[in-house]
Amino acid sequence: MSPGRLTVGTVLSVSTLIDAHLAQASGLHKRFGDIHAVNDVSLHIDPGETYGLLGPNGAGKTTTISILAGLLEADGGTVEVAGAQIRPGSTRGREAIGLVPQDLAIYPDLTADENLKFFASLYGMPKNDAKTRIDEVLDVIGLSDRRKDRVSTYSGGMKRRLNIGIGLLHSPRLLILDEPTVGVDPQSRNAILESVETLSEEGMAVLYTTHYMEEAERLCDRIGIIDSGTVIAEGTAAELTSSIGEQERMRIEISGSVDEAAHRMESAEGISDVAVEDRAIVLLTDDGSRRLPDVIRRLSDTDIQIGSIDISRPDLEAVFLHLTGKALRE
Ligand SMILES: Nc1ncnc2c1ncn2[C@@H]1O[C@H](COP(=O)(O)OP(=O)(O)OP(=O)(O)O)[C@@H](O)[C@H]1O
Repeated sequence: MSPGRLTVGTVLSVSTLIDAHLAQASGLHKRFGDIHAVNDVSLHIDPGETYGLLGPNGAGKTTTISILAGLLEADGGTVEVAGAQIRPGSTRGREAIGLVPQDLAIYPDLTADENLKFFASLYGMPKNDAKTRIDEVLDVIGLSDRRKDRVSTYSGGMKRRLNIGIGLLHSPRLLILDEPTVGVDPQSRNAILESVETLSEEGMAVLYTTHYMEEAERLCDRIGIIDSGTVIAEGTAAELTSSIGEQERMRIEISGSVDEAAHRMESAEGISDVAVEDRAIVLLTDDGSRRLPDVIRRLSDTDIQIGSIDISRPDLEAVFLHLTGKALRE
C-alpha cells in the first residue's frame, strides 16, 4: 500500500517520500502528427502501490505506459524507474519493469509450461530458479491445473492470464498492465483482478490502465483520470468522488433520439451535466428522486420512450462526466 499522508512540518519525510517513488514520470509529451496523444503527463508510483490510469479509448493510456516502459521515445519529459532513467535503448532499470501489453505474445502450439520455460530462458534465468518461479507464476495466474495443455485450447481470458504470467516471470518491482480484462470472459476477468490483488498484497507495485471504473475502484490505491492525453484529476477513489460534491448520477435508457432527450435536459433545474451514451442519457443531479418528476415530464411524448431509470451515488463515472462532459464508455 502507499505511504501514509504527510503531516505538516515533516520535511525529512518529504524528501524520503520523493526518494521512495519507484516510478516517476515528469512532463511527458508525445505527438503523432496532429494528435497530441500524451500532453504533459506527470505521475508517480510508490513501492507496493497500485496506480490506475483510467480513461476512455484513445485517451493516451497505451502511449503513456509505452513511454514509461521504455518502448516508445517521448517528445519531451523524463521517466525514472528504480532510480534509473528509462528510454528506448537504455538497459538500467528495465529489470524492474514487467510490461503486459494488450496484444498476446505467446505461442499457441506450446503449453503454458513450455511458453514460460521459453521466456525464462530468453531472460537468461537459471533452470532451477526458473522452475520455482514458473510454479509461483502459474499459481498467481490460476493456471496450474492447465499448465500441460496447449495454449490453443485455452479461452481468450486464459491466454491473457498467461500473457500476464510472462510479464511476471522476472519478478519485476513494477508490473504494468494495459487493459488486461478487455474482451475476456467473466471468470477470467475475476481471476485477473484477484491476481492483481494477490501481487499487490505481496508488495508488487502495479500500474493498471482501464476504462472500467469498477476495476479502478476495486484495485487502485490512487487513480489518475486521463482524457485527451492529459491527467485531469488524481487521487484515491474516495477523494475523486468527494471532489464533485454530493451529486447523484441518473442514467435513463430510452428509445428514440438520445440527442433530442439530452437537449431537453439542458435547462432543467438541478441538473449540472448531461451526457449521451449509446442508448441512454446520463445526468448529474443534486437530488435524483426530487428531480425525477421534472425529468420524466420533459421526456414524455410520443417520440421518446423511457426504458429504465437508474439513480446512483457519486462514482468515478460521475467524476469523469463532471470533468469532461462525456461518459467514460461512449
Ligand atoms: N502509432 C500511432 N500513430 C498515430 N496515432 C497514434 C499512434 N498510437 C496512438 N495514436 C493515437 O494517439 C491517441 C492515444 O492513443 P492510445 O492508444 O495511447 O490511447 P488509449 O487510451 O490506450 O486507448 P485504447 O484503449 O483505445 O488503446 C489516439 O488518438 C490514437 O489514435
